[in-house]
Amino acid sequence: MSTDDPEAGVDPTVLETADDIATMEIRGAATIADAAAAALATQARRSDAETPATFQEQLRGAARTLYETRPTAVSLPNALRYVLRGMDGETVPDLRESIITRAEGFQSDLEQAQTRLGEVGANRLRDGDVVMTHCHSTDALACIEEALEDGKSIEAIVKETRPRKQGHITARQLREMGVPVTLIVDNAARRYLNDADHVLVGADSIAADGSVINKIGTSGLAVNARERGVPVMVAAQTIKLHPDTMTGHTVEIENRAEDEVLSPEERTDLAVGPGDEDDDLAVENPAFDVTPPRHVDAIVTEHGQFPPESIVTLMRELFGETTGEPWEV
Ligand SMILES: O=C(COP(=O)(O)O)[C@H](O)[C@H](O)COP(=O)(O)O
Repeated sequence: MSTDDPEAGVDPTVLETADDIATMEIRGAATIADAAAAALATQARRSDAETPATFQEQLRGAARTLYETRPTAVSLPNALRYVLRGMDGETVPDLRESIITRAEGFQSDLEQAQTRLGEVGANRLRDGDVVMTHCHSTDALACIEEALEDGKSIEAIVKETRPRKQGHITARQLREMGVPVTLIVDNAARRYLNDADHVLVGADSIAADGSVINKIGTSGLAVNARERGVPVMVAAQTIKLHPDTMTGHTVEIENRAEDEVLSPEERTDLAVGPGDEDDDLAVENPAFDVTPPRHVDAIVTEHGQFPPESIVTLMRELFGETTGEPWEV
């Protein structure tokens, strides 16, 4: 096997998963982590490697391919690192078995963590509360689902979430749970905060200082909520804690394609005259923003709820001094 080609020996289904993550067929931090772990298990199952060294090289290549899809949700490298750290054995069958067991264990832990987190988050919600959501977060929805199971009645104001309208997914899933939904455009959030008892969002990454990195628009919503006196609750499993931020690294914010904001046809409509070169029309499309800890009331995890400023103690406990790329095990 040539070591020059980083994708040599990477199974086609892993390449497909990577493509689905990059194009957002698979999206949301927890779902991405789950899919990445499943892809590593598939790589292990289907590997044609004849030597342990080749097998390990293929697994690292698969991890690298998955890692390079989207940069902001730390659940992705955390998942890859966790699964690869469990790679153990002197023979290919032993190595294969270790990866499959580790990946399956990770996926089941992820599910349990979300359920536990939901129980914690549900305790913050009272019967009759109205919750305002942004984007689509499975961790946030787990809190509402658990509150409903506790017999509480909850209503939701769901922000559309431009440019990709993930709020529509939230609206559908909440209605499937029996939650009455009011869908609003993002610009109406401040007006409707008057009717909300909580802002409830998820996270793609949480930094050591308690900053929350989530879908673009979260920070503005949190500032408005603070001004209106509406508590902001972030539902985030510990897989969202970003270990590198303990050593001063920052979280990369993904910039996505401009046609998510402005289609080629719309761009043509904006022409100021015939032959307009439109070089002076820039479109920016950052997918995430950073909400400082002072605008967040609680981070809800499977280990309980934390004021954002104290999340670093949990990070130290869980990660120790971990650093490095996910495939460097
Ligand atoms: O910002 C997003 C999704 O962004 P995108 O649609 O760009 O992936 C979600 O709030 C977090 O990923 C948390 O989701 P979950 O709680 O499901 O992990």
